Amino acid sequence: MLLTKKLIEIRNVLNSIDHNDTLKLPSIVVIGSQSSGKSSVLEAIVGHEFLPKGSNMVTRRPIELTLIHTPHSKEEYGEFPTLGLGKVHDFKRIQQTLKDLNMAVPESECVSSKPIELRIYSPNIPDLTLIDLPGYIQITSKNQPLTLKEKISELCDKYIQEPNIILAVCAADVDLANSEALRSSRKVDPLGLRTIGVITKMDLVEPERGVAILRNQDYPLHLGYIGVVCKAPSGASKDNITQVVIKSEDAFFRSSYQYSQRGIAVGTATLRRKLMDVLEENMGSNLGSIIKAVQRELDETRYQFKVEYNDQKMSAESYVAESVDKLKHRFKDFTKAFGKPQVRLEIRHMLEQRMLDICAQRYWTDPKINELSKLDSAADEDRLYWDLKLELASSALTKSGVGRQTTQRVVDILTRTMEQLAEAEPFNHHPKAAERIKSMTHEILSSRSQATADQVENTIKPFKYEVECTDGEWVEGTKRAIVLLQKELEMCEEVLAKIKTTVGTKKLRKAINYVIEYDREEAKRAERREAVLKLRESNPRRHLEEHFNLKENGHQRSESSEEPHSEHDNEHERDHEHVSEEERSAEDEDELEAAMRPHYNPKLLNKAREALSLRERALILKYRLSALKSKTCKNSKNKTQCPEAFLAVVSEKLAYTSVMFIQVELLNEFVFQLPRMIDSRLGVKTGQEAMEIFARENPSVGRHLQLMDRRMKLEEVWEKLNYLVRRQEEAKARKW
Ligand SMILES: Nc1nc2c(ncn2[C@@H]2O[C@H](COP(=O)(O)OP(=O)(O)OP(=O)(O)O)[C@@H](O)[C@H]2O)c(=O)[nH]1
Repeated sequence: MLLTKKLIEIRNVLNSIDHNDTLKLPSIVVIGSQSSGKSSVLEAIVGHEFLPKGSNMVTRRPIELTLIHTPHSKEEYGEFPTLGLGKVHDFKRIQQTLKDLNMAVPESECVSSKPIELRIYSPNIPDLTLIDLPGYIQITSKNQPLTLKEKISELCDKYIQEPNIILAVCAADVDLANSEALRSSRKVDPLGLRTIGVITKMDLVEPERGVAILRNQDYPLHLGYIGVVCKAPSGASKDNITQVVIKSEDAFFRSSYQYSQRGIAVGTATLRRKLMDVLEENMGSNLGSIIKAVQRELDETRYQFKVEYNDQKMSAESYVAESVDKLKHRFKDFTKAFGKPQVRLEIRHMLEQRMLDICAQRYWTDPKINELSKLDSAADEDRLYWDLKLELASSALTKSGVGRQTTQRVVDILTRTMEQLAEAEPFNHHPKAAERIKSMTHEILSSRSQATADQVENTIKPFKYEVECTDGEWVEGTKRAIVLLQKELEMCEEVLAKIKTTVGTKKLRKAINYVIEYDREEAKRAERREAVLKLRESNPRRHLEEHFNLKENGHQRSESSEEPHSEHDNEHERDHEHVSEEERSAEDEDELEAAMRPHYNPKLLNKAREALSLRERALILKYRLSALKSKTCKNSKNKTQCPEAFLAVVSEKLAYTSVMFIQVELLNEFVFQLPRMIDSRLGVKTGQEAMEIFARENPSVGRHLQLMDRRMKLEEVWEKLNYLVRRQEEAKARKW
């Protein structure tokens, strides 16, 4: 039985790769009507109850059953190769799993051609490959679709083709003329060269009738009929059904002399033997055609591998190692390019931007900014104003949060860079691994950033109270301030020039003039309104009267006017006239102005205002630049007059101190920890299965591996087949 064993191994290898139908090895296909006893026969062969039972069409998918004889082991278990459940020792669990898989086929479809693969390993079973199919139905019940009968027939027809062996199961108590199984098998195998008739329920017919069926006079089959009684006696042990069935069958067939006649085959043991012999013989005679088919597939695969991959070998392990190496290399390149000087540059840039914002808010928008250059001759009160301003500006720069912000800046850069590396080739094919890279980055950074920020905050604390500055530091600070202001000025002028070109110089000039004129007029109007308000405040009674009179109608007023006026009233009357006149003329002018205002596009006016403020900012910057270049700013004693230079010195001190701690506490730790984490969580240490999954996520690598795997397996199959052929030839030669 070596041939069957080896061919079963080969079949399992072939099943794990894509192959065309010519590569199919022969199996025994079990067909029969519903309740004819198919499951009972299979279970008697296997020795365990494991097939789904029930009245509601519980076999809906083909079950490809491979029995593997394991003579040197006591273990009995099943395996579902595609489910990854591992070894299942409990046959009740196998039964439940089969039932679940079958019942998962929706009622509307009723049957599915997708097979369920099950392998059973046991020392008590022969090496066999069997396929259990849904039973033929005679009449469709109320809940079953009309097409069900055809669907089952089609499915069985597909499986009973060559080179498979057909096991046509018929119950002895049902007339063979009505056997759907025999009818179907005759269509594809009229002489019964590869059909074995199994007559179940022999205990339900008289021995004479039983023997008549088995003699196969009416429906002859070359491979003959075997009679069985596969129902274990009630109350018998279910541990090894085979032994129980064989024992009770023996007793049954012995009890009637008819069954011991020549040419009558009965019993499960005989059936098992027959199946093994027929399968072995069938496999042997198919060996030549199988080798040819394997050779064809192998040639094709080798050709494809040569053309597509130039015979280049690849493994999941090498791909993982290569990918991880690439990542680590890129990370190393980044860390080389992002050392202390680059970190300082980043932090300095960030603090200088903050310093420019402070200058803009506190100095360049101060209407008294021109006083700064005349501070030598200023009154003490004015000097105090600017001294205090500098103190406040410096503490705005050093205020709490520098530690957090500078650390965060570096954390952001590291996070962004790692995100880019995680999304670049080859990790763009591995979204889960990319996520893992990001989460590793986050894990290290979040464990370090708080402590780093606190450290930085602590070390810059002294600068919050006092900033001492050497002559050298002052000179450097002034230089940097000049460069920064120069850049700021260039940016202002650039934006201004852009506005000019997009709007047009003439149009912009007109709009600017209009805005200036409008603002001037607006100021005047505001002045007038203020004057009116003041008058109202100085004469509130009159205002209330006025308000009241306006509410009343004119008629009332004309009535009261007939009454004699007092001197006081006259005085009021004069005041009132004066106020109303003022108010009226203010309102009239407002209305007139609104009517005469040219209709400028609001967007254009916004541009004009923007241009105007840029022009003003440029003027101030030029003024500040000349101040910074002047003699006054050559000396740190005059820091009040040169706030930009002083703040540049402060930001440099902050940058230097921050970087020192960020480097030690955060960057060095990150550079040390990350590559180790990458190795342990992404690298070859993750295990073979994880590496295979990872590698196959990349479509081109997946294809490469698949083709290689296919070639390797076909070569293995080809070698095994050739070995078997040699063995067969040797055996033949010995016989001769
Ligand atoms: N008396 C007797 N009953 C049997 C024999 N073999 C099977 N049965 C009974 O026949 C009934 C149907 O048997 P199964 O083995 O489930 O038949 P099946 O062909 O698998 O049925 P479906 O899965 O519905 O297609 C069960 O109640 C069995 O106990 C036998 O040799 N003698």
